[in-house]
Amino acid sequence: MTQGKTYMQQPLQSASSKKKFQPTSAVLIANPTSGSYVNNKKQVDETVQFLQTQGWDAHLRLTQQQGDAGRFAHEAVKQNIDVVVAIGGDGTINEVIQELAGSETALGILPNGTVNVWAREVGIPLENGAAREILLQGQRRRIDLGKVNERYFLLMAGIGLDAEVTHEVEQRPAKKLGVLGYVLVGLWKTLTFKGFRVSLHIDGKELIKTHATQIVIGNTQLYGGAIKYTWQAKCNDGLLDVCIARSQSLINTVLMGIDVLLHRRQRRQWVRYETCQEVEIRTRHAIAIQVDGDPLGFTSERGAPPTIFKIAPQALNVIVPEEVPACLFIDEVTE
Ligand SMILES: Nc1ncnc2c1ncn2[C@@H]1O[C@H](COP(=O)(O)OP(=O)(O)OP(=O)(O)O)[C@@H](O)[C@H]1O
Repeated sequence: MTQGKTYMQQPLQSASSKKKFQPTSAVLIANPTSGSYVNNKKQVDETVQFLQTQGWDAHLRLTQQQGDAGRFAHEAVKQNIDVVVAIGGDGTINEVIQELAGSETALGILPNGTVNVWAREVGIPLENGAAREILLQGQRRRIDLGKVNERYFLLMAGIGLDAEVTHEVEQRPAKKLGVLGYVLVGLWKTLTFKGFRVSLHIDGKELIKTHATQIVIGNTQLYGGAIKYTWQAKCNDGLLDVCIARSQSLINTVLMGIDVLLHRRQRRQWVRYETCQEVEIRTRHAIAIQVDGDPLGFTSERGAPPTIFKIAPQALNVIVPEEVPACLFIDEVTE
């Protein structure tokens, strides 16, 4: 799942007018338990040497447990390090951005995860030898982050079916199966998950009440490496895109799944699609939440304050290829 081409050919936005970033200091934070690290270990070591020969003051730190990546990133920000390179998947990136948010330290990546959604989304090669070139040749962009319960997300947050799957996989041997584990638990949950009653307050104004199976709140477009729920999201527009999949009969759920999978225009008929800066979510019962593919607790139950998802505009510096998919960025004034 980690090798191969970027997900989809998109019109590209050139960065020729954008300022190039020439960092001098970098900490590379590697998660040795992430999907493809074992296969890429040699390339990771070579990348450190490569950056050093290019004049970077770069060194590698290996995590030993969950939380280490955040701790190392925190130290890097305190030391005003120019770049933190996350070597792992989207979960490792998520740990790192908690500390980089609001700072000048830029996020670079070497994709070493199972799915690598952020890399696919912005066109960073999954092959580490090519990805390291982006660290040198890429551009620096400031992008938004989403936030829920004090946790930032780079890609998206999910409530309902997908988060149920994420929570379930985390606790079961299915995790060892990688993507297949998610597919199997996902199929099972699709057949058994009954959905939930929810009300959403969009920017404190519009109130939506519905019965949903899935809500995706996206800062970016690509979901799980293959589909797009928030297909209009741009990562630097100061807005979150909200896609609410209403509960359907089983046959309609299958039809919706096909429309979403094939990126068909008619996917819109199955969902409610909104953009906002903040959405308050109330559910009758506690419903599972995931952020960037990792479980993150539950929505608050009836009577408790709502769960609030908001945008953190321009919160993160990222290093991305010189040309990025035009559909993902609004053009901006040159930095
Ligand atoms: N040394 C470690 N031991 C155990 N867990 C770790 C370690 N370092 C980081 N983690 C955690 O491992 C989790 C999964 O890592 P990550 O997402 O990077 O890989 P992945 O699941 O293979 O990739 P992807 O998210 O792209 O599918 C993250 O939540 C991260 O916080």
